[in-house]
Amino acid sequence: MTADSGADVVDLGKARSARTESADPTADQSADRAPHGSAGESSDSRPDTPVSESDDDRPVMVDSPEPTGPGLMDRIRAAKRRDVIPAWARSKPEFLDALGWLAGHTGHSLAFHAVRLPLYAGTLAARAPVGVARFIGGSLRWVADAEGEPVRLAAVRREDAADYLKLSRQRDARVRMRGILFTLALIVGPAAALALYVLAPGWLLAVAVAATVAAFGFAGAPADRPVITRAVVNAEVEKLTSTIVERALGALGHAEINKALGKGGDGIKFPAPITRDGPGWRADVDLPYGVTVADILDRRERLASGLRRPLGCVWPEPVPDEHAGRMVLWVGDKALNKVPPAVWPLAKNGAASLFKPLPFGTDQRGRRVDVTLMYDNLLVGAMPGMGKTFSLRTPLLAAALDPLAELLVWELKGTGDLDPIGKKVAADYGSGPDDATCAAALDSIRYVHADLERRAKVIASLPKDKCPENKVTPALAGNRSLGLHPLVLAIDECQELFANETYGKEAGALCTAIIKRGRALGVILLLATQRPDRDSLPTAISASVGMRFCLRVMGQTENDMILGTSMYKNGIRATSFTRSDKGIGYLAGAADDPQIVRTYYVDNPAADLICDRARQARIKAGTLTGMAAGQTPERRETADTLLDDIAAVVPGDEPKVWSEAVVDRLAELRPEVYGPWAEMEPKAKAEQLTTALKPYRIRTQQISRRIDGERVNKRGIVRADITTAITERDKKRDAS
Ligand SMILES: Nc1ncnc2c1ncn2[C@@H]1O[C@H](COP(=O)(O)OP(=O)(O)OP(=O)(O)O)[C@@H](O)[C@H]1O
Repeated sequence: MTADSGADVVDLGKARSARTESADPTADQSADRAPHGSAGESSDSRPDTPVSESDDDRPVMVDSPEPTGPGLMDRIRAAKRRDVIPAWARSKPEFLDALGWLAGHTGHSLAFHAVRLPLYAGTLAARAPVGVARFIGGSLRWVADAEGEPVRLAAVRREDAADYLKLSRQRDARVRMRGILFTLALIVGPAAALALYVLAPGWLLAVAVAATVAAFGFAGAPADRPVITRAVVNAEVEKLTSTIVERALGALGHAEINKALGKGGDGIKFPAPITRDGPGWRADVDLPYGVTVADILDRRERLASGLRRPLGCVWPEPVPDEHAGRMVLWVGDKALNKVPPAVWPLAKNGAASLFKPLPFGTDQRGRRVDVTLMYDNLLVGAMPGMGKTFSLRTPLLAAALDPLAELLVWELKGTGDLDPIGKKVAADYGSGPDDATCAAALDSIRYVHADLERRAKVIASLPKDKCPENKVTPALAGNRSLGLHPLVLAIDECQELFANETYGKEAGALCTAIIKRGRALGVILLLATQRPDRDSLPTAISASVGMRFCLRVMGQTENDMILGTSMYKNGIRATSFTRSDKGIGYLAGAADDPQIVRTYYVDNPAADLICDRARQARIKAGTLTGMAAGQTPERRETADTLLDDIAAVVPGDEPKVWSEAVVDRLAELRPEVYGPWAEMEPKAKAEQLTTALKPYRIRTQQISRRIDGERVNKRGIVRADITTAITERDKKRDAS
């Protein structure tokens, strides 16, 4: 081949062998060591590209020798600014809280000492004679310049005449001067005392005597027994330092951390100074490469031991915006579960609006955490006895204090934990795990589901300027004629309903629909469960809830079922709470990142008083309805008409029909009753009919049909079973 461009055509085979024979072996080695993607490698992979010697031999530098990265301006811009005024001073409630605490502290100290004043007076009087003796002795020593005595004696011992003479002269001058002052004091003092005794008013005399006695009393006090004792004893909390954090991390037994802390390791990095943050210390830590915050959470107990603090004081947290190794370690002065729970801000007075943030609890630093219930739903989950009902009670009480909100409350444990709200404020209420309560709860859910339709139609019919975002606004909710007021459906121990053989499926399907569509329509669903598994909490519900609060749970599945998928993996672990962490949980969905919250403690007697207030507000606003107003809610008895309805939709010439077809026909006949059944999956439809027919002892069976030449088997009913059951029922009715 001829090359007319002036370049050479290289025979690669020859060029390679020439290179192997090169006199400079290091060049080859470095080419071999060239990182992946170097020119050496690419020339091999593109055999027909002409390569120059230099291209082939020299590895590409992946790390530039020039310092690269953000310039000064970029670094300044990217720097995180620390608060000019600390967060507690900017937040009104926290500031008031701090002021209140200071006032309380001062008041306590004053009261403490005021009570002890007689004791102090007695002690001072008793010690005053010793004080007088010490005063006289001290004065005489001063006049005689006793403090210079040892130096003069030393001069005598050294037989240093010059020094001794100097010191003696100085002493003589001093003694003369002090003697005059002392004599003057001896004349003026008693004279002044006599004048005071004769001329001064009684109170001045008393003050003077008290002051003198007190002064002599203090002077006469032994050094180890002060007169005034301390009103408060400061709990000594060790300051958190980087050394302590490193010591604790080193005690976790994690290989990577130990490597980093060992000889030649990179150590642990602290991207920000360790500071005071609320009633505790905050350390921002960059864990060694490859170590994640989840690794530390797994060893929280060991970390607490390494820090020498109770477990409830130690709160390592991931920082979602940062890399997986950035940890914020907050170490409280007191264990979170030992700090008395804060008082619910609405406990004594105040009204609420579901459109505004409502107080739900406090974080580890004692800062208030709010939740906005409107346009959202809440799921609470935990092991039994960890504070689920308490967590549900506060949002419900807040809803009760919004006179516009209609409350439907179902407490399926049966202990009457929500009695005050249910009986005094709620439009519909039931308590108990029995079938009758579950049926009534389902009826309530059906009512809410049906109301969704009505609300959607009302919103669709409104002019755009009144409802620009096609959702309920505070103004629309306040317009009573529209019926778009907030509707709150709360179910405590909802697993009792969802796992109920007869009502569970329908309740699950309806609640899923309510969660999905209710948000914009002003419907709020609050659920609490102690069994967050697939059977007790439909996955569609756990996947669609906006706000989640997870108290202590046992494992990853429950954790993720309540807080959301991958939360456990990301270090949000409610499994790390202990038995005594009652009311403490992870709240996800209320702010950008999940946070640890301790709920307010409002027990039943306190709730009772709050509900009295809520009831009065409702009576005044004319919004007390349903059960609380003494009306018995209408329960729709689906069961009574089911057989007749089936007989009506299955004509006599159809001896056997598939269940899903029956459900579709039933929904056409009575959409308000069977509509939700028809919205289910085909298989669930059939199961729903099977369950509904169980109380009549009618069983569904496999029915085979030929469709497009193929045999298809599905569950269905035999019409004769229905008619027989109707005949028997009618006979019984006639007999009775
Ligand atoms: N915020 C809180 N602070 C302190 N203690 C709390 C708090 N919340 C709940 N508790 C305590 O936890 C106990 C259990 O609370 P609660 O009845 O709400 O639990 P639960 O999870 O609903 O129980 P169960 O599963 O049996 O229904 C209460 O008796 C209460 O003393």
